Amino acid sequence: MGEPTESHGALIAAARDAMAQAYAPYSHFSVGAAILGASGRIHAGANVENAAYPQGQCAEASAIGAMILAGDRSIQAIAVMGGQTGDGRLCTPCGGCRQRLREFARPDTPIHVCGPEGLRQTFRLDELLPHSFGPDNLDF
Ligand SMILES: O=c1ccn([C@H]2C[C@H](O)[C@@H](CO)O2)c(=O)[nH]1
Ligand SMILES: [Zn+2]
Repeated sequence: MGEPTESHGALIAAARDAMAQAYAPYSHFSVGAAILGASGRIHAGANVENAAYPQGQCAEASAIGAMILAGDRSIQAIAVMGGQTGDGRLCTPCGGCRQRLREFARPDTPIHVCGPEGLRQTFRLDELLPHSFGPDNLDF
């Protein structure tokens, strides 16, 4: 986990293609996300904003929707890409998306945070969302 490009290359390329399709006329902040599913397939999504601002959807949520529609039910890894080349700020998933990812990922699932130029930093899900509440909390 964490080595640049080689093992994550296809995932990062898919996040870059998705970022190019983003609908972000209000924030002008395009984001792409690409999930590696258990099947080995990649499911991508982009942010989709709305004139009624709170109704906008994050790229990660769009990618999860694509994953579910395709029949995958677990996230092996995800790449999220946003921001500008040369800007070191990390486009980490928002709080709501951390919880959305939690539903389908494991504590050690890698989250590759990228800029247009490529990988910036890799986190484990449990670094971004410690002490999380998940499906296992509902097992009685
Ligand atoms: O990880 C992130 C962070 C932000 N956004 C979107 C939401 C909104 O459309 C825009 C600015 O917040 O970026 C994402 O899709 N994913
Ligand atoms: Zn989000």
